[in-house]
Amino acid sequence: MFHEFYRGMELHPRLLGVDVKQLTNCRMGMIMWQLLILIYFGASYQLKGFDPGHLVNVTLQTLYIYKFYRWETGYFNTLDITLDRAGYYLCWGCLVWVPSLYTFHSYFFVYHQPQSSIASALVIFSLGIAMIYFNYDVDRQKELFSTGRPIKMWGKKAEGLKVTYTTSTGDKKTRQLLVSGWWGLARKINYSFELGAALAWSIPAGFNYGIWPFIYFLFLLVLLIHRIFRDEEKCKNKYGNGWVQYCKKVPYRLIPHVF
Ligand SMILES: NC(=O)C1=CN([C@@H]2O[C@H](COP(=O)(O)OP(=O)(O)OC[C@H]3O[C@@H](n4cnc5c(N)ncnc54)[C@H](OP(=O)(O)O)[C@@H]3O)[C@@H](O)[C@H]2O)C=CC1
Ligand SMILES: CC(C)=CCC[C@@H](C)[C@H]1CC[C@H]2C3=CC=C4C[C@@H](O)CC[C@]4(C)[C@H]3CC[C@]12C
Repeated sequence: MFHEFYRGMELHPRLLGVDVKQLTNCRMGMIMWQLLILIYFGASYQLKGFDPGHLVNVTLQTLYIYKFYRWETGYFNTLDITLDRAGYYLCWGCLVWVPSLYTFHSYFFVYHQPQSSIASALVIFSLGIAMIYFNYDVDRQKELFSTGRPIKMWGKKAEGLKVTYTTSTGDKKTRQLLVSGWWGLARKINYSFELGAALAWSIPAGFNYGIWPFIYFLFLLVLLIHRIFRDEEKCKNKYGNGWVQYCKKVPYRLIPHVF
């Protein structure tokens, strides 16, 4: 009973015709994230005046949230929607955890001065934009490939590995796992860029404040590493030997030749 309350019962519940997970995850959590960082930026400006590091922090997150909404249909194929049920964990996570922890570095800057000069803020900003764009592009390549249309990636015809699986109704199906473009470099390279983006908007803090401004980055590191193994288990169960062949073809998870 407690477990059902905590993890949820239904995968796609609707209340008064509204998709509950879309409301909590995509609307309330993400919009509160955006509003709070703007409020913290305004408060910091009133208290301490303009700071380039804080501006980089807020602008990168705003671009990231914009990217999220451009890719929102892709979010509906993720573990949160296809595997996790709408229980306390997911609802509390999106309504409380996202607005508080995901914005914590921006809140921190209201009372603590970021330690970056205009020049270093510009360098961090450029790296952050690259990380957000690459993260978007990885997810975009997978979405494009899933349409089944013949497409090119990095100038070459996109390549897939044929795998088979059995649906919940017992039907045998075949599909392709993408093994070219970003997806030929590492199996979760989107997570590497996700972490890079989180680091970019935290790093204007400098290293004098200990781990506080990096709390979100550290949380994300743990969340994503745990998620890699959850996703691998899901895919191994779904595709069996096909998944083993895929892992041989693309052996690294986050960083080619490292992990
Ligand atoms: N900031 C945050 O808190 C978090 C952000 N994210 C971001 O959300 C985005 C989505 O992440 P997430 O859903 O976790 O992970 P992925 O986008 O990697 O999706 C995983 C699923 O994609 C399918 N898949 C895996 N490999 C391939 C392949 N080679 N070709 C085709 N399909 C494949 C599998 O599903 P199937 O085979 O069933 O189709 C697998 O379960 C990422 O950008 C990530 O960085 C994610 C988690 C937390
Ligand atoms: C321990 C604890 C409270 C965990 C948090 C659970 C959830 C709130 C998060 C789990 C996965 C998170 C997300 C996945 C993918 C996303 C896409 C990204 O572009 C924006 C953020 C997010 C929607 C993110 C939101 C929080 C989670 C659902």
